[in-house]
Amino acid sequence: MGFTNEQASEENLVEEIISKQEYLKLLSKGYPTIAAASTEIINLEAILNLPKGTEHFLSDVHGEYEPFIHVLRNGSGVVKRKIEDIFGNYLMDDEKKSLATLVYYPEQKLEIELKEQNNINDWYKINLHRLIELCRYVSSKYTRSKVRKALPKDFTYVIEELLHEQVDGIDKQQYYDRIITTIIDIGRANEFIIALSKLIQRLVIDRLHIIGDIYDRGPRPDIILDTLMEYHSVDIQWGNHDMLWMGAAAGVKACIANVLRISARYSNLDIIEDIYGINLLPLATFALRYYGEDSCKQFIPKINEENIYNSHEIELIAKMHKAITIIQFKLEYEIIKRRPEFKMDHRLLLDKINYENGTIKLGENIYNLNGNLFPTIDSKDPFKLTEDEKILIEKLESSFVNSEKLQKHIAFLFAKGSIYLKYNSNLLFHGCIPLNEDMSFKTMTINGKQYKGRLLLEKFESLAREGYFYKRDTSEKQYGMDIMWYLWNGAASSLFGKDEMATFERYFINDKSMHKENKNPYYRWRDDEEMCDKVLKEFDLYNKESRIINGHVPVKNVKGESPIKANGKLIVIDGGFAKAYRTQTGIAGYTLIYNSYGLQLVSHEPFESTENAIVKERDILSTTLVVEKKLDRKTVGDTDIGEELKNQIKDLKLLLTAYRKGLINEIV
Ligand SMILES: O=P(O)(O)OC[C@H]1O[C@](O)(COP(=O)(O)O)[C@@H](O)[C@@H]1O
Ligand SMILES: [Mn+2]
Repeated sequence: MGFTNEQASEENLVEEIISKQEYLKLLSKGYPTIAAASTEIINLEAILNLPKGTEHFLSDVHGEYEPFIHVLRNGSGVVKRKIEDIFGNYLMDDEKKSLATLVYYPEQKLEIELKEQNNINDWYKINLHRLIELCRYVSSKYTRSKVRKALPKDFTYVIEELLHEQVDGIDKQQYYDRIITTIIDIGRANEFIIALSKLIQRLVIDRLHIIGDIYDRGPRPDIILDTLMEYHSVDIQWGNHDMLWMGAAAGVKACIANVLRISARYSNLDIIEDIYGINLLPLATFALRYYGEDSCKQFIPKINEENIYNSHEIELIAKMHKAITIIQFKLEYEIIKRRPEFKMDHRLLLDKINYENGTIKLGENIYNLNGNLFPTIDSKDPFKLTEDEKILIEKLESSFVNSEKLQKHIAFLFAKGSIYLKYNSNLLFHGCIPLNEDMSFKTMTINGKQYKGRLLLEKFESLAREGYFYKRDTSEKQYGMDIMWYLWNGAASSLFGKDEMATFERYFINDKSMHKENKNPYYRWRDDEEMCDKVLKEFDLYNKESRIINGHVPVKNVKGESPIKANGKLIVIDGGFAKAYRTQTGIAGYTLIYNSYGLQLVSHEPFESTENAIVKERDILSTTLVVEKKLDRKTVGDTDIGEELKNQIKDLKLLLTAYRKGLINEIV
């Protein structure tokens, strides 16, 4: 006689319980009774059905801390939209603007109102009511427990009470009013308003993804990092500029020289000195000593509105800029020679210069250099560092490695960052997956072994970690450090995605055709769905809705380029936070928003200043484009966390059966 289906599945269950017995016993410590396990199953099931939390994606913020912080505070326009949803019909535009400013900058806005309002208590009352209503609206899609965790300790109880109180009966309305009046009476309104505003800011962004390039060009990457370090939920996909700074912090001299070169180029040396505490006097004295007579015209820094320099300072920066650039080329030689696998010999150019004529021979052609002053180069041994250069770079290395603040920021980039990330079925990385012309994955030989596709990226990541974390003077650390520099500018680097970085040509040869850097074939294939599917598959993403999300290459909006590629399978969100790139993009940055209704791409107009945002209540104008709208709202059950919860539910159900069958005893 055979088993019925029911009997068979019972048997399977028992077998499963027995095979997982040790684990289930452990689990029973957290859920010691049938009642406790049942309650948790019910809770988890409920969470699965809540709408999915909102993800915001930003990239290429390049030190532009003001617009960056503003879009975090205004949720890339979401806060305003929520205000419109609730108060659309019964607040005037000015009032809505004021409320929005209060949410974004509560401390500063309060200061202004305290001076201007005749009846501040009335103002408090009205605004507290509005904030609570807004707060209730933005928190409605989360569980109480999640909201509770986001609440400031001082006000946990009161805010919970106000958020969840059903204000239908008269008694309750009175109770609710009473709480608000008491807050005002006991002089806690300011703190309460600040707490509510920050809670709103926090609830509109459930998860923040930064697709790389926090560093370079803009004025204060350090403020961006400090902000991210305090942020409730964030991950970072390293950009080539981030990797450059990570290499510098690890002590890679060629990276240090590059970091200083770019900081000089964009008049940002003060953050190196004032924020990271790296003494630049040695570089300044060196530059004056060797380049004192040279006007260093090609090295005049790009002017940064925040740092107004006088002509003497500009001259000095130009000299420092040139001095460190030459040192960079010499240091790069050492790595290129040490690592033939990097195949970067073609980037060795100092030995192609005719120092008498001021020309350079590249291939069959001879080009004029725009200057012929190379006081530290010995034409017979052009890559050799002079004694003074050696001493200088040693000093700089020690300053970078010992800068506490820099090390803190870089350790954070390692802790929260990676070379790529799979998140809710999307694939996030800064630059590209290196490809050949025929769409096959580009191979790189590392330590004699060949890597490509996902394995190449993973190898890069583990080597970069070794470069930073391994003990000094080990060959593993040295290789890792060299790879960090390679990731900045190597042809198979997924962060860089170009065949070479034409830095020498861009400074010394006027012929623009020589400045061209060729992008990896990946960028030609970006509009091709087949390529996207191939890449997604390489990363085990088979979901029809999976997408690739990239930064790195500014989207030329002005020329009509769309950030949405391959029918929406690939989205590029480098929209030009960096001022230097805005003429190309025509906008001032994108935020991609992925909420329960689908995907939206928000493009931002330039941000005037934080001051105007507060005093004149000027918000960033943002335009929203719906990339994809879902018919069914996405729930937590559809996300990665949902998958984990489902597994937990399965185990809890097993535990429940084990209790019922007496295979495990309840702890009562
Ligand atoms: O605009 P700049 O400062 O000259 O920088 C140009 C250099 O930056 C790079 O584009 C790399 O930076 P991005 O990652 O921001 O593109 C190089 O390929 C290029 O040589
Ligand atoms: Mn980049």
